[in-house]
Amino acid sequence: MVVNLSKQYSLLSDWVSELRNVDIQNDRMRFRRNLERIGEVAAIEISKTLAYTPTDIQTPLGISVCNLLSKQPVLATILRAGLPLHQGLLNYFDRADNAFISAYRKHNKDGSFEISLEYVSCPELEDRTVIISDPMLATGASLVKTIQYLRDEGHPSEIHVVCAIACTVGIEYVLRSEPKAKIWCGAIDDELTAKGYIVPGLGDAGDLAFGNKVQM
Ligand SMILES: O=P(O)(O)OC[C@H]1O[C@H](OP(=O)(O)OP(=O)(O)O)[C@H](O)[C@@H]1O
Ligand SMILES: O=c1cc[nH]c(=O)[nH]1
Ligand SMILES: [Mg+2]
Repeated sequence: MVVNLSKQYSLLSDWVSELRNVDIQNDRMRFRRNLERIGEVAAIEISKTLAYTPTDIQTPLGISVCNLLSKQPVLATILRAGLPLHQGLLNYFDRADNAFISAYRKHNKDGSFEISLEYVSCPELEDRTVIISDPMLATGASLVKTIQYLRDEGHPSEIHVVCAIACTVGIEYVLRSEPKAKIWCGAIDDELTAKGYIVPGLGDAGDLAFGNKVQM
């Protein structure tokens, strides 16, 4: 399942346009906050698909039956660009457990790259909803490697993926590997450069959020 959140005509498409816009995207605080806001909207949308338990809540004047989230999800994010999106999800799923994965593009001298997965910090995943955030779903290689790792660690009951911009080929790759994943994205673009950048995309999300890094 793929949900393009910009299709719902909300303020979210303004925020995606600011992420893309070369005249606005270099304001790092605004760039991070826009990713965070997309995470917040995705949290509400995903929360509509989860299970709730009617629970008696004592108020000063009586009992109110409130629907409470039956089980806390696990919020997993891919370092480093995933952090602001993750924070947005965590603002709403504020009792969730969290996982951090360092899946990054390790570049070779010839310009090719492979995904290097080095650091993982992860809670118990058995039978839990896992929500993975990464702003850019380009080739899908980082996400597929991450999902395979999380699947080997435990048996999540369902997997949601949240991204700001997803490329069609990347979506297809993720869904081939994980057909039941639910992908929530701010926008979908059709092109990928030879170096694996999304077109029109927005550039390098990690650099725009946190500054340039030296190639490893
Ligand atoms: O779908 P893929 O082709 O795998 O590409 C997407 C990945 O690339 C970016 O990370 P990057 O390697 O730039 O690391 P960063 O977050 O440190 O910038 C992005 O945040 C994704 O994790
Ligand atoms: O377009 C892309 C692709 C991968 N990572 C990014 O930050 N941008
Ligand atoms: Mg990057």
